[in-house]
Amino acid sequence: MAPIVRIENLTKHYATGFQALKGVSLDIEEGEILALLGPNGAGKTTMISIVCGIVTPSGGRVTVAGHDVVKDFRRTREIIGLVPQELTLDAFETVSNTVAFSRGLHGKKPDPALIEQILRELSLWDKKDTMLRHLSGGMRRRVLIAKALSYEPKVLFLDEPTAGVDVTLRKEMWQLVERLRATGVTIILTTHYIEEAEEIADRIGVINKGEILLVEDKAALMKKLGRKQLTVELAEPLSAVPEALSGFRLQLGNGGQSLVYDYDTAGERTGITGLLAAMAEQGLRLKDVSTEQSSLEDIFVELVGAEK
Ligand SMILES: Nc1ncnc2c1ncn2[C@@H]1O[C@H](COP(=O)(O)OP(=O)(O)OP(=O)(O)O)[C@@H](O)[C@H]1O
Repeated sequence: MAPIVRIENLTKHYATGFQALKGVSLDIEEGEILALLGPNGAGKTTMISIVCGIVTPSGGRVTVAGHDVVKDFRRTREIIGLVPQELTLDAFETVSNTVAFSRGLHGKKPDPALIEQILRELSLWDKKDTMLRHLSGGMRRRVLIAKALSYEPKVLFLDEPTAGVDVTLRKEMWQLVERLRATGVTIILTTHYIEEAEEIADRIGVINKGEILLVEDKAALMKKLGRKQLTVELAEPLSAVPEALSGFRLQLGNGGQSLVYDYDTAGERTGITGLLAAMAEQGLRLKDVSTEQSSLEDIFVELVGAEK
């Protein structure tokens, strides 16, 4: 199946001369949840804004369901929904009017039943007649989402949907994303929260300094780049790693009380059996053994750090 969003060799030079995107290519499959991770200024918002037709690209091409986002802007904006980081909402408008208006703006017929369903789902129904200026930050965030959902987009972009929201709202957002996915909506979200990507994404893209460093299935990424660490606590401390164990990648830990062994999870053989046998041969007595797996955070820091 052709990807629902195809980004080809996208570049963006801002008027300041700054190059925010340096030839980004990315295919997004229908129905998937893709998380774009990247530090501040990586180019995430620029990329999303181009796909959504808000910023014009300097080079390259983006198609949504086969339509060019520049030439076929009218068609593509019917398909795409965007929840921006922030938007100046009309302070004197009510919640339900704002959301219903948004549907109209995207050329859809009024559908009060749908608007009610969306407001209820986002716990905004009892605030439907409240003016936006009386809403808390979290509630305004919900309104931004309701506005995007009002026109039933097939592809939804969420730009840092949970930045600065409390834990309860964050969990609610994640559940909402799951429910939307179940209805077939394709979701692309940018986030600084690695936990968020780990929790809800099918695929993860890492973007830094205007370039995509990788895009990978989440599970495969963890497997490919993940490292594991085995820590062996010793009954008696050592002052150095014994010569006979120099063939293993070992470090002394905890003031000589433990030996720390790094191994790749992708490797066919971990070498643990051999290590433990060699330790027994050396007469080293073990007190305890534990393993730790690197998280997506470790992988991310390593990738982005390596670029610096
Ligand atoms: N209109 C503009 N004119 C000039 N430079 C800009 C403009 N918009 C963004 N930039 C620059 O482009 C770079 C990428 O910005 P962008 O907002 O796309 O990053 P981001 O990955 O979304 O970051 P953040 O996580 O902080 O939102 C930044 O260095 C930013 O300063």
